[in-house]
Amino acid sequence: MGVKIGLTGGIGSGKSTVAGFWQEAGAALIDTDAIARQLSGPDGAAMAAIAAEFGSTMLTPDGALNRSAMRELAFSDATAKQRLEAILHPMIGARARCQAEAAQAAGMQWIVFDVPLLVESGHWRERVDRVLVLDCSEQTQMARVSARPGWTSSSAASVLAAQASRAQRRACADAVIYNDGLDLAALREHVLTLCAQWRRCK
Ligand SMILES: CC(C)(COP(=O)(O)OP(=O)(O)OC[C@H]1O[C@@H](n2cnc3c(N)ncnc32)[C@H](O)[C@@H]1O)[C@@H](O)C(=O)NCCC(=O)NCCS
Ligand SMILES: Nc1ncnc2c1ncn2[C@@H]1O[C@H](COP(=O)(O)OP(=O)(O)OP(=O)(O)O)[C@@H](O)[C@H]1O
Repeated sequence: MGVKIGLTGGIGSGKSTVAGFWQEAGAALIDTDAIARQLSGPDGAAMAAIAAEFGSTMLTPDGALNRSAMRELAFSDATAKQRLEAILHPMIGARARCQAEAAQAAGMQWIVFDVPLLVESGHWRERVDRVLVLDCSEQTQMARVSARPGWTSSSAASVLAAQASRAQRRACADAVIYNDGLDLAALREHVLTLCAQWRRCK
């Protein structure tokens, strides 16, 4: 049985970057944001339900989810966010389970689940053996996210406001990496050191 690690953190905390370092160390990665994007892409398995729930204004011409329009709606209207999550979260959970089973069948010893909402969802904690939280100041999150094309400081702030607090996340952690003021090489060293420690006490 592989060891299952839940990797979480607020928006822009560095989850994808750290997930890449775990892969470099030989872990299988299950990326729930990537699964959500597949489900809501053109011909995505969630698109019929999303179109029925939200109407054609939330679709792009090729039938995918209009992500910037949905981001604006979901992070300004908690009910809309819940309606979207009610469609996507069960499908994300099922696909993540399938991918984990395939990784285990292939003999992977470490499976990393990158789950932004691990703390918020209530279902994920029991599905993983250890939780690694990436923590950083909200100021750093805001700077990283506002720099993305199509994002503003106001859209970044609305996502932060919809997520768990840093203290709530840290309270669920088996390990915390403080990803602020570290360069990428130092962050990588932290991850590889933790990986070696967890291998020793597997
Ligand atoms: C609202 C959507 C369309 C915005 O798409 P966009 O391309 O702008 O952002 P992207 O998907 O890359 O997500 C970026 C980050 O936003 C945050 N985020 C995404 N969904 C949520 C949510 N429901 N609640 C709080 N934060 C969220 C996470 O930190 C995530 O890493 C998209 O995030 C979405 O479909 N969300 C619902 C699915 C979900 O809950 N995904 C999280 C995986 S568990
Ligand atoms: N220690 C670091 N040094 C320099 N840049 C960093 C560091 N950590 C993260 N970054 C950069 O910050 C940005 C956000 O990181 P990343 O995409 O890994 O975060 P995330 O938590 O996966 O974001 P999201 O919640 O949107 O999925 C990226 O451009 C990444 O290269």
